[in-house]
Amino acid sequence: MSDVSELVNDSQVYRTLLESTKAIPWKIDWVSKKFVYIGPQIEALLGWSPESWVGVEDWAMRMHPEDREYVVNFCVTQSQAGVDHEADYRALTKDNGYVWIRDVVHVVRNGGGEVEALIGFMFDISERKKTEDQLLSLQKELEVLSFKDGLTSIANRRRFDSSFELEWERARREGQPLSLMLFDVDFFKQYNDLYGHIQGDKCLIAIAQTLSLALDGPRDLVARYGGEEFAVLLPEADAEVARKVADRCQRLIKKKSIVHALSPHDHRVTVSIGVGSVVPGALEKSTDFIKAVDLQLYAAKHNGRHRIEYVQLDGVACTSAVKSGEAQTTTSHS
Ligand SMILES: Nc1nc2c(ncn2[C@@H]2O[C@H](COP(=O)(O)OP(=O)(O)OP(=O)(O)O)[C@@H](O)[C@H]2O)c(=O)[nH]1
Repeated sequence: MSDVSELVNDSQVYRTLLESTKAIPWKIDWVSKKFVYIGPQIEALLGWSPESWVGVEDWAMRMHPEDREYVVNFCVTQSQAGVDHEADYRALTKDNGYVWIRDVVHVVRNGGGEVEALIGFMFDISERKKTEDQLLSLQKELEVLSFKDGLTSIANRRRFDSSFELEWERARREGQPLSLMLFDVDFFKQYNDLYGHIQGDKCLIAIAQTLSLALDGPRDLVARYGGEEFAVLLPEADAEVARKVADRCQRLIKKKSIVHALSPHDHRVTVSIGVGSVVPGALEKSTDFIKAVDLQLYAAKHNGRHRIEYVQLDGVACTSAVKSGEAQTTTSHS
């Protein structure tokens, strides 16, 4: 059995324990909304002396204005409902800085079940918040990087694949046309062999930039599709628009006038382009459309390079063209 002196000793032990933790203990009387107690550690953390924490308004006013309304409303509602809760907010320091706090609150009720007091601990979570923020910005950076081609800085294949699927579904839903262009640099192996890989890289960067400049639709996308292959996605563009854009791309690349001594086309770097347009129907697959456009690119290569081969497909034609390997084409000679 404990006698009184043991009890006094016990409470001193508890007090010492409480006041030597990093967490800052506090108690508020629910009726008067006044602080009954707040650990002296608060002064080391925020600069405000324990005596300056008189009522809940001191707590509320020493909160970042952007956090105040939400946190105060949340804590009041939870306390009224008698529910234990926790809230993160930025607490004002005496020298006008802010420290991220996590307040963990326990609602104390009397025998009749009425709320009597709130007791809790404030934790300094600024380090954790800093790490969280760093992680978040790293994550964002990674997201951007994982959708960007490292050499040319345009969208990469991953980005193209996901945008293509989204646009395909959208075009199908809205009954809108969708056009796709696949580009392949002509005689690029010879270019590399003649001028070296670094110059080859520069050439690819120049082509990527040129294609980017050729697009003006808000959702148009140019992506590096493979080594020396590029893809351009033109949402809401029918065959006529796609023709114009393909011509413009070819014209701009010609204008760039990148010397390629081994090319039979005016000793300049040229591209072959396969172009396809479709209003996706309910049944066909997006991959069949890509295959159909790829066949056009193949035809452009096969028919002499530095040319554009077009195909306009409906859903059925799209599937059958891929099956037979001979999509109906019209050709543009440059
Ligand atoms: N410099 C550089 N070269 C690349 C890159 N990716 C692919 N290549 C090169 O692109 C060349 C492609 O060669 P091929 O597929 O034979 O095509 P090609 O010589 O352009 O011939 P055609 O397409 O038939 O006109 C290869 O030599 C690859 O090494 C890259 O990132 N940088």
